[in-house]
Amino acid sequence: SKYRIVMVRHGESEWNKLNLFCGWYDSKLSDKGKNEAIAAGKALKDAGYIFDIAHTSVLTRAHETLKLILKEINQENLPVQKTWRLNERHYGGLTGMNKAETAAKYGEKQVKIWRRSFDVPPPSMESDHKYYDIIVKDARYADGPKPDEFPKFESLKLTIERTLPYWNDTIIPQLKEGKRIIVAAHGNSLRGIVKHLDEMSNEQIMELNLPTGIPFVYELDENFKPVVSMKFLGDEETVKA
Ligand SMILES: O=C1c2ccccc2C(=O)c2c1cc(NS(=O)(=O)c1ccccc1O)c(O)c2O
Repeated sequence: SKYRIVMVRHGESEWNKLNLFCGWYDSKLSDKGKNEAIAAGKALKDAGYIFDIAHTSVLTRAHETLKLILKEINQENLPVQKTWRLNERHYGGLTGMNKAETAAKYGEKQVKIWRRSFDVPPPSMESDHKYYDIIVKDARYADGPKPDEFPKFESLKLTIERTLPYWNDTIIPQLKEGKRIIVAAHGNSLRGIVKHLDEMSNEQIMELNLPTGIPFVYELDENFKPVVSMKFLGDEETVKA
């Protein structure tokens, strides 16, 4: 095939472990998440992957995943481009809530609607929200989004709509230049890329839960259509799990 790209969902974070909506809150990797990233690096090293550039979000859990992978493949000084467009979906006012709190506050019926909706957003994160300042005032967003465009919530639809411009305007041109690329990002931003590449329906992409810390490869033809879709790398039992 003409082009190849590797993508990986970051390993488990501390808030994933606590089953809290994380979104744009900057939760770190748990120890398990770090080990997942190291295993991902070993799988890439065993398969002989070498990269020219990496793309990741502005969130630490993705950076840590990438750093551990690059250490394993001895490419610790690889150029890395960070962008808010690869961030996880923004869960708005649900950020930091767990299952019980969410159901208690909004009811099981509403939770069920949110779980299976492509374009129904969670409640907005207002300025009185516990995590509003730590997210909105973070210097990492100096390069965007602009204050008047800063999301306070995202549906999966909105997440995909702000991720795809980065794929089309930044990643595709680099593939055309022959760059060997790895993307370390999040479940929902990677869903946006995968949905686009495999032309999946809204329902299909909502059924896809990408595993954490297992790299997957897309091989694309000259029109960037997949010749090989979502080929997972890693030892048998990890991939099978
Ligand atoms: O409430 C939501 C939700 C609300 C607003 C936007 C998106 C989602 C969403 O995507 C979602 C939800 C709950 C659960 N499961 S859960 O109800 O067991 C749950 C709730 C809270 C925290 C973690 C949990 O595992 C999911 O698996 C989801 O994918």
